[in-house]
Amino acid sequence: MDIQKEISALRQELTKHNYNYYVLDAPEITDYEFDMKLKALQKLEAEHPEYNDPNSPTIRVGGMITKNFKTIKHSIRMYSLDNSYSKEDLEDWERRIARVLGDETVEFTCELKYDGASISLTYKNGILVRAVTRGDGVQGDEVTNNVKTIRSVPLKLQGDYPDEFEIRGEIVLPLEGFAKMNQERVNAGEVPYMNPRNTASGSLKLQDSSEVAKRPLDCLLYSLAGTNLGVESQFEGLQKAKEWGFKVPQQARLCKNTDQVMDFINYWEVHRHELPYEIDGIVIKVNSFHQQDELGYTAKAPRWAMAYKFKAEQVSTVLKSISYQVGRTGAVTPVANLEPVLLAGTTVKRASLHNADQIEKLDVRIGDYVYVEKGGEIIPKIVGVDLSRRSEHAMPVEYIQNCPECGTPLIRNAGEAQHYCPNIYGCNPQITGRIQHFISRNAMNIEGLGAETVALLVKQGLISNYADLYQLTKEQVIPLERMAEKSADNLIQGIEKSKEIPFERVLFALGIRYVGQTVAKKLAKEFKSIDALAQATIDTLVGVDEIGARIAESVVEFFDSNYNNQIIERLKGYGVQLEISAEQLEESSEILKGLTFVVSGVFEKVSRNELKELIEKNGGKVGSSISSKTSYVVAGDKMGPSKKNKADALGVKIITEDMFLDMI
Ligand SMILES: NC(=O)c1ccc[n+]([C@@H]2O[C@H](COP(=O)([O-])OP(=O)(O)OC[C@H]3O[C@@H](n4cnc5c(N)ncnc54)[C@H](O)[C@@H]3O)[C@@H](O)[C@H]2O)c1
Ligand SMILES: [Zn+2]
Repeated sequence: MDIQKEISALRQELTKHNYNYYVLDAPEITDYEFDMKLKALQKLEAEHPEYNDPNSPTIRVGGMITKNFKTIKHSIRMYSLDNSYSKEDLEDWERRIARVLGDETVEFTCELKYDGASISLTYKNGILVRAVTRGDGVQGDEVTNNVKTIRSVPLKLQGDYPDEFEIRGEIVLPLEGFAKMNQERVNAGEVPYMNPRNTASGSLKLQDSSEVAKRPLDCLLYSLAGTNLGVESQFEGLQKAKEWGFKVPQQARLCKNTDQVMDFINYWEVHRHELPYEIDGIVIKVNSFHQQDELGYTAKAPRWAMAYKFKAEQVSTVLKSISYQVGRTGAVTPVANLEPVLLAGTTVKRASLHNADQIEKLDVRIGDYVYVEKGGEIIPKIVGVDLSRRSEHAMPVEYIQNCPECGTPLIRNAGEAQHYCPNIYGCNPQITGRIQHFISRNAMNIEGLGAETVALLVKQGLISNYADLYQLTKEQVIPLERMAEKSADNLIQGIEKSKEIPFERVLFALGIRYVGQTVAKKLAKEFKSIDALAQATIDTLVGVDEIGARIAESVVEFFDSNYNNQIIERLKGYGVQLEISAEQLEESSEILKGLTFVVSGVFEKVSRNELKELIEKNGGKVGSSISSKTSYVVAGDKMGPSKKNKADALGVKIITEDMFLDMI
């Protein structure tokens, strides 16, 4: 192909991937593939300077601003980092440094490269005033309200901090919190998130900060920016930032030479899986600020820093077969059975294939050598096929047409990736799964009854839906495997006690597709009883804040079923809470119905969160930023002047904490 065409095709392709990655948070290729394409473009551009373009993805920081937030120009530019993948790359870099610095001794700070979304925080007189995303490096999105919900971001500093400065870091989603979020999604019958990085970055861009507050985000800081900071080096900067109250991971090391740098890299390449969050490499920085100044920047990255990127750990192994699992909502998930192989310290036998589209996209075939990678997910995934080792007899996978458990023909709704078994009440894993969900901790939390016992009870024909639980007798369960007098007692008592579980959790326990804990709470509050909810039409449901068509349809469908209505009648008969209790009703009111409040500043009598709860309990809505739709701003101490100006400009009334408390 003609070189100029090749260059422009690569640029276009990379720009598209940047958009998928930074704006949509949904990359279509791996980071390694992206980096290799970028390197290929760099090489072509170096060989053909006649085609240079200042907008090339090799020259510009890849991110973009969105239109959803206020755009802020960075007072000090935010750069990307150059990448290296080998010791040789690093040695090249050191030679380039030596060419500028001569025979000065150079020390390096080695840090972990946190895999999340970059952020710049501005502090004035020790108070957080602004948080801005990197965007395209020159300007970013102002996401201060969202960042303020992250507990590790200090709103107020301690110690001898400079009057005004910026600090840069990475917003990450630690693995444990990520797994929990995904578990909740799976519980609600939703598709789990891909990986922690994209989810962290997506969370920052949510419009509703109260949603962001629910996500277990963390902010790890790695560099100071500004003048007259009273700091001479990167390493000292990290120490200081820690003293001022920032979360600065303690792994950073000051290294005197390349060998020490390589030791640090080699150590973390192995031990990275012991960290509570994901890292995708190591960042090596020239330590002295003076030397950093001398080295300067390219258009895209500092010359004094280098990322050493770990390759995502990947192994190749044989795909032996595909089995299909049926979940409690009837969703079918294909799972790859692999020739066991060691990956990131654990033996992998199974990998996720997500759905029929994914199988088709990868074109995996039984007997293929496949590449397996461990991302943030609970089980590893297949990312590609080694075509050079494919047998000529390998045939494309034919996706199953019938449920592997009950034989019913599968269905697939338009626009959905997953196949479903529609035999809701006769398909064993669906029956068992629904009851297991019903008894689980966040639902009815039935003590003395576990998932295995449920499976056993179903198998023995003692129960076939959750209402049946309330008719179980001790005599029926004692003969079960591993049951004794005492455990049988506990089980029956646990079931009895679950009759006290409040309505909102019962609603979640029913296992209506797409009705997770948050939605169940919303619906319970809005409709107050199962009877009212059962009467609701799609229109009424969609009229409720945050309830979309997908949820509404699912709720209506649930109550359309005679089977479900019979079960609910039975639950009522057993005394399960199917409406909001009198006490809960008493605490709440509708006084603030139709009003939207923005809460800002620090309060005396109640915490900011309590204040928000009070607003919601009394029928009001909490908004994240002041707009023409805001009815009142409840202002505490230290409300920012910009908020005040905005409220004044829009004619939004500002009230104090006391005035608000009087209102309710
Ligand atoms: N898969 C895709 O489609 C796709 C598309 C675009 C970009 N990407 C990936 O993103 C990379 C480019 O992203 P980038 O420009 O953000 O660069 P980068 O992620 O490679 O490195 C720069 C970033 O590292 C972060 N960082 C983490 N820890 C740090 C520390 N201790 N010190 C300094 N910085 C630290 C900073 O936020 C900084 O902005 C590519 O190399 C590619 O891997 C992938
Ligand atoms: Zn089935």
